[in-house]
Amino acid sequence: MASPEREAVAATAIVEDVLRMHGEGLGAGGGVGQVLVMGRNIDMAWRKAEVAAVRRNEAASWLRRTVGVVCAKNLAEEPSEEEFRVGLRNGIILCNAVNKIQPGTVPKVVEVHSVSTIPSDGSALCAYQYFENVRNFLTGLQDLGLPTFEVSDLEKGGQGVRVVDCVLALKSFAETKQLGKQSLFKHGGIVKPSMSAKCSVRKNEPFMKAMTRSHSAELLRDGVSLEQTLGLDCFLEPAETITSDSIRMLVQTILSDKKPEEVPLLVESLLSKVIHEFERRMANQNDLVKYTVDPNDSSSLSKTESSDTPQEMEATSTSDHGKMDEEDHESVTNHVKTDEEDNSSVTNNEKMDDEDHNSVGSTGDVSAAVLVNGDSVAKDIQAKADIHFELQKKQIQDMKSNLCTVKSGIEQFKLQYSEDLAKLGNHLRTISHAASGYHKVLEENRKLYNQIQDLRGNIRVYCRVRPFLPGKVSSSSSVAGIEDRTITLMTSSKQGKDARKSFTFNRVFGPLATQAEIFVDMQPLVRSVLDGYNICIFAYGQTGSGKTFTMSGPKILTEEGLGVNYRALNDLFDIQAQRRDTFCYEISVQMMEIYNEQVRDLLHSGPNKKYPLLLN
Ligand SMILES: Nc1ncnc2c1ncn2[C@@H]1O[C@H](COP(=O)(O)OP(=O)(O)OP(=O)(O)O)[C@@H](O)[C@H]1O
Repeated sequence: MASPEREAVAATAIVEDVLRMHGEGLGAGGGVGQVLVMGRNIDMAWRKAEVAAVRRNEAASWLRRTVGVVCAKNLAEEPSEEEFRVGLRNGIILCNAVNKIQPGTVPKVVEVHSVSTIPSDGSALCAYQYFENVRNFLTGLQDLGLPTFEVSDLEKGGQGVRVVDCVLALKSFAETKQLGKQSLFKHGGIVKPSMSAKCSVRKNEPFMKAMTRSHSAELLRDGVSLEQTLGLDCFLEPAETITSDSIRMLVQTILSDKKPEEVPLLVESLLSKVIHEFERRMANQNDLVKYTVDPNDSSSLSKTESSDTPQEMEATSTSDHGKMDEEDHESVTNHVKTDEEDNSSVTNNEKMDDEDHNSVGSTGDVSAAVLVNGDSVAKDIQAKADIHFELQKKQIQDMKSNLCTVKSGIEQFKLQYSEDLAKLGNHLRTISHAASGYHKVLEENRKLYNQIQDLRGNIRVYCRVRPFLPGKVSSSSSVAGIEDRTITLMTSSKQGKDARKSFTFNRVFGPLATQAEIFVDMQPLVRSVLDGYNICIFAYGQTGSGKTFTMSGPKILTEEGLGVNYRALNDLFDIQAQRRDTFCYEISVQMMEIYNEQVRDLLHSGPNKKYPLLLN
């Protein structure tokens, strides 16, 4: 928020400007002073360079006049920046100049008598002398309350503009001393009656700021010289006194040669111009700020929106500038804005930095003030943009390094993947080889297996003896003996050797043989079916001998009682399941009965279907 004092100063500055322009306009026979409208597209860099050159030439010219061309033989009338720096580097010109203005400021100037001892670039042998002279000069300036610079500013790469500022301040100081009080009136400034410069400067410490500011005011106002303005500024009083006196004197100037009847009209005209000027400045400032502020920068926007009046905007800008280094040439405006004592007749100047002041031209115009205020906002935005840029640059670098890491990771994965793939390929080849070997072995095994079955006989005959049925007497058995492959029968009707007869089979099962033991001998034959062999198992015997029991099982089926048919099918289904991944088997079942030379389909769902028995 703007303080009441600052608001008052800003308003009086406008009044003052209008009066001054009006006064000048009257003197020149014209209307309101010309307002220099600054276009946004002006090439600022070119302008700054040009202004800097003008100021440097002015400083060089004044030094030459002050110390004489002999002493200033190393300083050209219109030197380049480098020539200016080299010419002043030994400090002799500077020391002599300040001594001319304020004798005794530098008690002893180290002179270099031999020209040959001064190197062309002003370096090497005389460095210590240069340093002593320049240091004494700067100390002298400090005593006078004038702005100084760093010794390094006279070195290559130093800020030559600060040296120029310093010389011009010294020039202004000298001319202020010469002009005295009588010259101050016509420039609209305020002068304190007869006071020594040194005393005034010491009392008013912001003198240096005013000096610097006045340089820019020189080009800003048409007809108001830098030196004269400086002279006014160095004796500035507190704002309320200065502004009121300033306005009063301006009014007196304007009205001094007017007739009494012209006064009301003139005052009315002035007031209307003041109001018009005030409104125009506000509009210009708002426009410029809107233009300058980045629409995407919410902080800047909020700052701008909160500044409803030019005074508030000025206060905002001032607080921002208050953070800047006072010694920084770029922040000369800051010196002006933060100085409460300096905000009187040159309030409009407060918003301008040196270069911009000089580039504005001869009119103390509103646009310049608005532009500079806008510039300060633009600088803030630029600073923020720079920070954002640096941040984004860093983020991009981080992302780049991350990308590199990810890339190398991906490369490693690729490498690992190809290695794994190669290993897997080898493993697969091994497995494939083993599988082919396995199939070969399996085929061999199958062949051998079936060869064994062949060797055991393609036709095998087994004999099973049924036990006595419940209620039958076991002593009536005709079985005399059972061996592995032989059964001996007794024939009671015969005697001697003829009574005993032995029969040989592939195997003989006694009455105690279980269903499982019977199937063990059948099982290899059943498995040959899966290798493509045809087999046939059938039971033969008289009625009631146990054929159905052996092939199917008892009437009441149990797990142990399952006959060859059930066991053979179960075995086939188990093997089918085991070889499911490698072989596909189709199994179908038919049950036929041949009885009394009639073939019957036992699984037919309808009435018994009889097939004729065909004989080849
Ligand atoms: N090994 C055995 N152990 C116990 N009982 C048996 C055995 N063999 C057959 N039997 C019984 O003997 C009886 C006759 O058997 P089964 O019906 O199997 O004879 P079959 O040869 O099929 O007769 P058919 O030719 O008349 O059909 C049945 O009651 C059966 O349970």
